[in-house]
Parts: sequence; structure tokens; C-alpha cells
Amino acid sequence: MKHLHSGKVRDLYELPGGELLIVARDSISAYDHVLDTPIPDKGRILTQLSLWWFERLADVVPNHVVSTDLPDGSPAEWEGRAVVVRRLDMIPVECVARGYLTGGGLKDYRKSGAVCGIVLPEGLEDGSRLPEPIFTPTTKAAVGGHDQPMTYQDVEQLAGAGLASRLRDITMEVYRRGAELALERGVIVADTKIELGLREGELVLGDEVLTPDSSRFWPADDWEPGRSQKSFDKQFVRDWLVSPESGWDPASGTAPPALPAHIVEQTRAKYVEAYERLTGRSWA
Ligand SMILES: N#Cc1c(N)ncnc1-c1cnn(Cc2cccc(F)c2)c1
Repeated sequence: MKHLHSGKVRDLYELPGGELLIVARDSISAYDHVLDTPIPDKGRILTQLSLWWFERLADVVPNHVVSTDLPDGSPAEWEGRAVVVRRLDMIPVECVARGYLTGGGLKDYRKSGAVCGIVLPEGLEDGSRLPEPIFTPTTKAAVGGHDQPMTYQDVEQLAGAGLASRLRDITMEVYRRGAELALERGVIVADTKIELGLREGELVLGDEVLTPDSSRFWPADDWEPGRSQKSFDKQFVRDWLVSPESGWDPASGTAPPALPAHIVEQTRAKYVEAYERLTGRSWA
């Protein structure tokens, strides 16, 4: 099969029949670096979690999944972390919904009191829950660049008013359903990013959905506005990388060091925990 694109933690291939194959790697990224040390089973766990969400959201929006059968000629190690998907005409908008304020949205809010043109109440802090979730689309940055915020009017100009409205409605409903279910199971979904494409004039959910890579997952029992929240899955890695033990400085611009085995194991366990809590299924 033909290799089309490599993302930070996933690769995209073209199959002979014209469909695409998304392969999730066991890579993890932190501080804008893809780490050298893989987290065993991360690719499989996040692929299976995304498939579970695609099924649960099928009444909201159709999805691009065709099959999880490995195409002939695929490496056996791809089993469970490769998905055959329909080729869509992807809409060049990162469709983001935020229920909590942090990251780039917080930065924009502190500068202008608004995010993507949406004025927010005063007094919000890092991690504040928003009065209502908001649609905060961004452009798809080029490799190594950062996504730029878009106003809703920008989306209308790019996709037309009708499509823009559908993009927003679908994004907000996917977020609402995901955040509600996750919170019942002790996980805050602070924000999530989905990608939508067109197939025969119909909007179809692409990419991955409601995984810790496409969304910010926070442990609900640790939530405290006014400071940066702990990441459900990446906190052990983040803390170790800035600890004296690692000897690394994020500001140095150098590549981070390899992770010690105990950090890898604790991080793998968090992915298993996220899968089991959300789906109610045992990972074993
Ligand atoms: N999903 C999907 C998809 C589709 N169903 N049809 C056409 N294009 C795409 C598509 C193009 N880029 N990406 C991002 C991406 C995802 C996964 C791995 C990567 F390397 C890069 C998605």
C-alpha cells in the first residue's frame, strides 16, 4: 500500500481499492515532541476506544469506518490498531468543542476576553468550566505550525453557511455526548477535536473521536480551576520529563530523553484505565 501521510502518532496509507488505512502508533507526544519511547498497546487501546465512540455516535453522524480487518500485506503488528476508512473530501477545519477553558483558548481569552470571536464572562481561570460548551474551530496548521483560531464567520466563508451550521451542530453534539458519558465515569473531557468530510454530499465523521490524543482528558476528582489540570494519561510523562531525574529542559529545544520503564508502565495503565472506565469493557 502507498504511504500518504505521517502524523505525530498515526500514519495514513492508500489502499489499492481507493480506501485509506489509518495506523495508530504506540508513540506519545509531550511538550510538542514525539517521544522516542513507545507506550506498548497505546495505538491499539486508542484505536479500539475510537471505534467504540464511532458506534455510539452513529445516530448523531455517520462515520468513515469500513473495516478493522488488516489488508493483505500489512505487518501483523498492526493488528488492532489499523482501520480501513472511506476516503472523504475532508473539510479543512479542525472542529473543536470546549467545555472548559485552557491551553490556546485560555491564551486568547486572556488577551481579548474571547475565544474564536465568542466573548466569555470575566473572571475565568485555567481549567474553568464554561457556562456552556463553545465551538472553537481552527485552521489545519501546516506541519510543525500551530492551528490558528477561526471565527464562526470564517467557517461560513470557507464552507458556506449551511455546512458551517452542520459542522458546529455535529461538533457540539459529539462533545456533549462524550463529555456527559465520560463525566459519569470520572473523566472530564475538557475539549475535543473532530474532523469531518463529505462523501456524496453527506457529512461523515473522519479521523478519530474522543480519544486522549484528540481530546483533553482530566481526572474529574482532581479538577481545580486556577491551575493547570493534570492530564489523565500524560501527567506521569510530563512530570518526569521536567523532573531533575530526566536532566531535560523543555526550553532547550533538544529532544527529550528516553522514558524509564516505570513511567512507561504507569502510562500504559492509564490508557487501559481510560478504555475500561469509558467503555465498561475489560481491556484483557
Ligand atoms: N481520517 C481521514 C481521512 C479520510 N477518511 N478521507 C480522506 N482524508 C482523510 C485524512 C487526511 N488526513 N487526515 C489526518 C490524518 C489522520 C490519520 C493519520 C494521518 F497521518 C493523518 C485524515
